[in-house]
Amino acid sequence: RNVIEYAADSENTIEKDVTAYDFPACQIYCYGPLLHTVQMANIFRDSKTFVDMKLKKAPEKTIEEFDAFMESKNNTPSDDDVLQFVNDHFDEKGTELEVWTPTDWKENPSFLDNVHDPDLKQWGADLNAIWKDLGRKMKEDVSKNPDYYSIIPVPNPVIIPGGRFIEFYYWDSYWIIRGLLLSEMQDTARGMIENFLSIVQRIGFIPNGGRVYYWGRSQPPLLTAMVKAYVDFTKDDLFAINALDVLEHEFEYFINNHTVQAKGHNLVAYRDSSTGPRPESYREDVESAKIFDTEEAKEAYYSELKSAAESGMDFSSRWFINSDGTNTGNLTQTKTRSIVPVELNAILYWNAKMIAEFHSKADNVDKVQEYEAKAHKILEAIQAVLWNEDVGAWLDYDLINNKPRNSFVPTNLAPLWVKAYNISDSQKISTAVLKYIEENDLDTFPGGVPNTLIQTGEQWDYPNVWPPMQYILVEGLDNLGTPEAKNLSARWGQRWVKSNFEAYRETRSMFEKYDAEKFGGHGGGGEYDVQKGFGWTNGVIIEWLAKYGRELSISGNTDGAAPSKSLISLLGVATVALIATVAGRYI
Ligand SMILES: OC[C@H]1O[C@H](O[C@H]2O[C@H](CO)[C@@H](O)[C@H](O)[C@H]2O)[C@H](O)[C@@H](O)[C@@H]1O
Repeated sequence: RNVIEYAADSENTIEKDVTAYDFPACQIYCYGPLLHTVQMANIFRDSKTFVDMKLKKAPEKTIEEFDAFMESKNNTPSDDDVLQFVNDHFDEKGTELEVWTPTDWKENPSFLDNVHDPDLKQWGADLNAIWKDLGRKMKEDVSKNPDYYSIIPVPNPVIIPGGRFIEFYYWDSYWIIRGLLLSEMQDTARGMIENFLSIVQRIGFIPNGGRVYYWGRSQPPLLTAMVKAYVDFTKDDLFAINALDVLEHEFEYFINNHTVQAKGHNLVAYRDSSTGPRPESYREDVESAKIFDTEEAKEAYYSELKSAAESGMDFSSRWFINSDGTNTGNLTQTKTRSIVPVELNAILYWNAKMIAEFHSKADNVDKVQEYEAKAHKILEAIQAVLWNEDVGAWLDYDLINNKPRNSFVPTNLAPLWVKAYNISDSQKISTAVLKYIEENDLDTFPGGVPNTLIQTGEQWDYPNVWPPMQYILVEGLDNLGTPEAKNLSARWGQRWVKSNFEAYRETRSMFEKYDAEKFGGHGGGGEYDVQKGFGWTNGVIIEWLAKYGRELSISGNTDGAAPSKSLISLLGVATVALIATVAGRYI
């Protein structure tokens, strides 16, 4: 089934870290006058459309004809001229892919047996069926003529997020793969993981998504966790052992290319190694960069934006540092490279632990010690720089002002998810974290915990709620293991399932993001319309239908959110409790 073999047991096959020049298609899709001219002509409502179109002729020939075209138009073509050039030289977007029905798809995967409420069971079956809509396979021509496409060839079919996202996305795939495993689609899940392994072997790391124009940035590195999920489900330890070379390479890539120093410790921050605006949002970046006077300042700004994209949270006040050292402001104050992010460090700790675990399966004693030692060092740094005893949570660290950033983001609790803390401190951490949650009113939102408490219009800010973040919070609290933390975890998990169900009942759609303020409301804002499909959303719901399905019922479907502190002080505790009870809001 492989077009490109994933050489699991070959000698070290990883040759290099990529540069844009390794992709001939990059001269069209990643940088240069042709990209600039087309994207600035504003032909397409969504800038991503152009960079997903197939070339009709080889890149070099297209560039030659573009140069001639520009000369014939005195270097000032009208938008209609540019449209004509695009029509003459490119095919529609998405022609490289065909819809693919996963060959291992099953009508009644056993997770459905765990779901007792008939409406939820039907919904689970509907979600399982959506995998067939999201399956994509590359046409044969892609591996024969890769230079004609922006897509990165991979050997096996994939499940895509959906909507405008018609290729794989790195971190999305973690929740997709977990959902696939629960849907008993092990071959599809393994195929996707093998794609990622083959990409690390060819390119040296995994780009943000499956397009050459993402070449300068990755996303939160969850490949090792995908392998762990696969092995936990299948008990196929050999798969993990065979992947170790590649997993180590990805780990070292992140450490070597992302390390920063804070308070005498080595930690990691997001970064990008390309130049210029994001190709898929080129015009948007050029427009917002206009406030910068010099090319150097614009370039630095583009780097900050692409680094934010590497985090997966593009864009958010989480990455703003204004002149006062706070996070009020706008996109142009994005300073991602100067912020040490809690979850990236926690994930790398987790990766080191999992690599050590896989080595222990192969009795590689020295390697176990090596990776345990690496994990220990990261844990020490997380503890010393990011854990904040006073606040009761881990906080991102601002390298410009040398101080913690005391503002809520779900990732402030990411160490709970990956157990990046001393387990013996669980009770103390539980007390601190639950106080932090109460002080930030996080249990009061009917549509889930928002990504920040600041409304900027950016898509990773209030009131948007994102499935991977709900997952990190809910699984983190569950891991913490105290009765209070587990109780809150179950309440949030079940509220999320019910709210997603309400949205589905009303619209028959699954969304990439939702609305904290409205039970059953979907998200918005940012630079593109809210997308439907949706890979990670479905993955998280399938997992939680399996987890809570026996106890969950949607009769009288309500959110179960606690009243906010401001509402309590306005009306008095007794009145609010009465209203809430009458409205059936407590579960
Ligand atoms: O085109 C704008 C941005 O789109 C992607 O980001 C969003 O969708 C991804 C796929 O679901 C998701 O992984 C990411 O977290 C979202 O913010 C893309 O990843 C960005 O690089 C791109 O600039």
